[in-house]
Amino acid sequence: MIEYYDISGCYILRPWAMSIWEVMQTFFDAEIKKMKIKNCYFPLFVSSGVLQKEKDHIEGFAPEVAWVTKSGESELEMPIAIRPTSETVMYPYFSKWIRGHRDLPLRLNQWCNVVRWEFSNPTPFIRSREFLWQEGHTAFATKEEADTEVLDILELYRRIYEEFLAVPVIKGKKSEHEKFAGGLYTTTVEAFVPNTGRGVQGATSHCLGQNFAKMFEINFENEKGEKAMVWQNSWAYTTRTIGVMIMVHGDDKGLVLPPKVASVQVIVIPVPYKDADMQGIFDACADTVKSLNEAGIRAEADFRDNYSPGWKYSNWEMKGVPLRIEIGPKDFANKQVRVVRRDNASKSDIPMADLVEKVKDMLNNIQQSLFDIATQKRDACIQVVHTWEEFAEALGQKKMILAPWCDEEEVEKDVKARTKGDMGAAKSLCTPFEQPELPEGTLCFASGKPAKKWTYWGRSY
Ligand SMILES: O=C1CCCN[C@@H]1CCCn1cnc2cc(F)c(Cl)cc2c1=O
Ligand SMILES: [Mg+2]
Repeated sequence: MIEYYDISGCYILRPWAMSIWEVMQTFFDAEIKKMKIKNCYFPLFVSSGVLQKEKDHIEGFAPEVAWVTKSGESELEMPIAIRPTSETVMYPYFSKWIRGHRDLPLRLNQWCNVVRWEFSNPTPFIRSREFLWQEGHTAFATKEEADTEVLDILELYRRIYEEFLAVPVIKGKKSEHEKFAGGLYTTTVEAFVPNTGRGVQGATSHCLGQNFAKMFEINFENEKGEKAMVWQNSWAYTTRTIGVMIMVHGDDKGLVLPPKVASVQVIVIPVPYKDADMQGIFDACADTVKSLNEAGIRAEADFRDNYSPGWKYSNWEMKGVPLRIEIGPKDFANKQVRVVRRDNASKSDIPMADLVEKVKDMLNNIQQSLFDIATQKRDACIQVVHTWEEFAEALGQKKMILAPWCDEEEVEKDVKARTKGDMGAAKSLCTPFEQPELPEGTLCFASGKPAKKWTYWGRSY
């Protein structure tokens, strides 16, 4: 999927990974186009003056900004930053383009790369110094329109995870401490990796309020002829999505690809036999691929004559191909094929006549089964607690913890401080939109004060 690169924190995305990104991009791009959101492209470079404009909330990020300081042998007059995100690149032009209410809503998206020169341990897909994402930046006349879009986009992110990557996520709101400091509120889809017991922010959809409108003077004349500031959102998902899918579904034999995102959904392998009619078997493999492709199924045959069938079985299992079809002399004679599922290793013999329908059903079944099993495993990691002792124990058991919280930022900082350690501190992951019953008098697990809400906590990436 990737190749390591000679610059730390940077990875080559090989076709086996890029094809997953493209499937998600095709879906998301079509969906935002239905919402009348338009793609654009802004420059990679940010002048330092403009970048400093957001100084209040980016001071924490300053160490991760990558700068261009030279061209050839000569120093640049002014150093130029490589975009870590594009607010400061875009919003001066939002200010120029938005004059009256007829210019609203302005809804732009760009598919691009961003650079953040992080120093914490680089991990393929999960934490890299350059990554691909889409970043949506929208401006509205009213808060209501912005609030609505935040949730519309969050639903698309849920669909990317649950319908394509077969990964269950929890929709919720980030705490004041964890939200994007420049915004009004941040919503998120939180995934969880049972094997490591860590939560991961899957994608994010922020309402920025009028904070950036004030900073960049993005005003418009409203219908009453008054000058008003716009209400803005920004939202993104990244190539980190691929890393989450790998960790949630992978097993000891390697990748397990959900069929929706598998560039090869079915691999057809001829099983040669010394005196068998090999040409007949090869033709049967080619015909099988052809009829599956004609039905819109992404199938290939592995005719390489320098590898044994056994080697091929392991190779394609490691690459996570959802279905393998074996055609040997007996299968050929009986006009049937042997189908093997990657997710549960189950084998079945299917008459060639029924193959296309059966394969379609099996691929749908694999997609659903991967999601159901991932959901069961994730739910098994959720622990409801009421006291600090229960919280600490659940944390030690690598759980995703649902706890009643007083919603005080100081208390959240205290939880971080009290759980600091070599595994990393616990943090609030999100306050789920779906709130369980909170009986009168329930106390916060960390402060003992009256609890205001149920919130998920845990270690995270
Ligand atoms: O998450 C999104 C959705 C898409 C558009 N952007 C927002 C906020 C991004 C926060 N953020 C995240 N990382 C950053 C890193 C930096 F080096 C600098 Cl200067 C700024 C930031 C920064 O503002
Ligand atoms: Mg960061």
